[in-house]
Amino acid sequence: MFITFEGLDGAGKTTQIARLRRRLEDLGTRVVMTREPGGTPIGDALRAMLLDPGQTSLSPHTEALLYAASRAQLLAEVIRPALNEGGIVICDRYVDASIAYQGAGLQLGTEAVESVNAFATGGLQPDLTILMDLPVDESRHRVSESLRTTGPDRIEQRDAEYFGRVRKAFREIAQYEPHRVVVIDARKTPEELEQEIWYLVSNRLNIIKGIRG
Ligand SMILES: Nc1ncnc2c1ncn2[C@@H]1O[C@H](COP(=O)(O)OP(=O)(O)OP(=O)(O)O)[C@@H](O)[C@H]1O
Ligand SMILES: Cc1cn([C@H]2C[C@H](O)[C@@H](COP(=O)(O)O)O2)c(=O)[nH]c1=O
Repeated sequence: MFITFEGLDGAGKTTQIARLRRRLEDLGTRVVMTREPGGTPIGDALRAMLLDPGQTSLSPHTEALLYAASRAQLLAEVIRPALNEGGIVICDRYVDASIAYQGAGLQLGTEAVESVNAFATGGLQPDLTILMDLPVDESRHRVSESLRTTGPDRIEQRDAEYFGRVRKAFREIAQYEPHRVVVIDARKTPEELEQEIWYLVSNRLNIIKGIRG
């Protein structure tokens, strides 16, 4: 099973992924947890470039291609091998992030970003995507609270209008693909969210087990 988490910066993805991983591992399930951009040495080098606030000359097209390149490498080195061995893969962001941040945020268009990513992923889609939906002002508040020492990265420096487009695009993806993408209200407490996510994932796992006998 391939599970992805999506949402604006500060939505609580990292917090909930750690909690879900613990619950799955307590049941004896093999879990591989990873994130984008990054998750491989090449991906980490691309991440450093993509998030560096000093990297001011990256064009929107180059940005979309670098996210897709990090993804292709992560699929080759981590995600496909883990899925082939029967593990559960949990990834912090995937193609939906590129559609939202580059397609809508940078206004490159959904189709252009989808086609680059179809090449990068060979069409591999998550079985379940958990969209942690948070209003833009709450996202910015959480990010600014957690970045007091480091300062915002290159993407976090963008304005509220940009993140408004990103949030809208995420919600539209969920409307188009309701079977894959489940929207949860990320304003709830970490404990409430953990319960809700566990209910979702354990149900899906039981369904998959039922189908496979
Ligand atoms: N449910 C919640 N309610 C309030 N604050 C939360 C909640 N979950 C996480 N936080 C806080 O919000 C901040 C961001 O959380 P976290 O790192 O889990 O989010 P994220 O979605 O992974 O962020 P990013 O995309 O920027 O990596 C942290 O300071 C965390 O303590
Ligand atoms: C995968 C992906 C990510 N982004 C953006 C979203 C975030 O601002 C950063 C990643 O930082 P995080 O702390 O690990 O969430 O990159 C993007 O713009 N496009 C993408 O495809």
